[in-house]
Amino acid sequence: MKSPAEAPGSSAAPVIAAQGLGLTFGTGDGDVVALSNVDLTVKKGEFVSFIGPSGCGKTTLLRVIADLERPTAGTISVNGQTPEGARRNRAYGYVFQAPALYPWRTIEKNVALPLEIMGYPRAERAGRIARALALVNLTGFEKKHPWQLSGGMQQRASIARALAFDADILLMDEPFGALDEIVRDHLNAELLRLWASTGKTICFVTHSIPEAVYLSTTIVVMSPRPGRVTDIIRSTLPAERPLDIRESPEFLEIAARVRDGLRAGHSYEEAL
Ligand SMILES: Nc1ncnc2c1ncn2[C@@H]1O[C@H](COP(=O)(O)OP(=O)(O)OP(=O)(O)O)[C@@H](O)[C@H]1O
Repeated sequence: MKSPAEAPGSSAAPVIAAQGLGLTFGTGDGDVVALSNVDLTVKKGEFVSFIGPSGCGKTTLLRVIADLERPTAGTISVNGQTPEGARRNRAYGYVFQAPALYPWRTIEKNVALPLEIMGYPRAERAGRIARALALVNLTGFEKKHPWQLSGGMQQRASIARALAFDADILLMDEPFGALDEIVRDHLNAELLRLWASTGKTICFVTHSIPEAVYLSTTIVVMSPRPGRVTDIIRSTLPAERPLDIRESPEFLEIAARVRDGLRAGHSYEEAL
């Protein structure tokens, strides 16, 4: 079983490696520099959070990793390949901000969708769906429709969909941002358990300092205009993370460093 304590120091080859990465969008109003000179290394089994103010390029960075955007500067590899190659090899599952489930499909049919598209035979699909739903504690809800589930359960179903084809990497773009705090706490704890039991590499976008510190082995702090990495924090928190760890001095110390990094980004913006 992987643990938050082991992963950052491990000698595993990088799963994601970016050097001098930049992305400038050409728009009718001129260029928008979404990412500038981003250097980043993510090792296998890490849980990496990207935190920064709105518009700092977190989603853009995730989309570059997923080959949904092409960088305009620098290099990036995913599983030792171009993002395009990694996408073709189904290297990652992607969880969006909103659950994005099809309302006319049952939960199991929603989870089945990427497997159908990828051409998995029916018998194999059934096993994969059952395993993915068990991982997110949704066994028994296979035949329900999304509207019969709470917001938190819908987001768990969308995580199951991303897990179903067993990609090594899970890309999660603020998956719990729209949920209330109690549900979010619960899903954070569940996600940590899921991560520990699967050993997946997780890249997780969030606005929340406690969420980033609670979940991560590595926290990447970003600043806006242009989106740059201002700090990379390797967590010193232990593997076992009960929710009340958030009141420990060690946790608060890491949270303070994240806050400092975010403030530094803001003062940079104000100085422009
Ligand atoms: N397709 C696009 N065309 C032009 N500009 C874009 C495009 N996509 C993103 N941007 C701009 O790039 C910048 C970074 O956007 P991005 O969505 O990555 O930020 P973010 O940090 O994820 O924000 P949020 O936290 O609000 O989701 C923003 O200024 C945004 O307006």
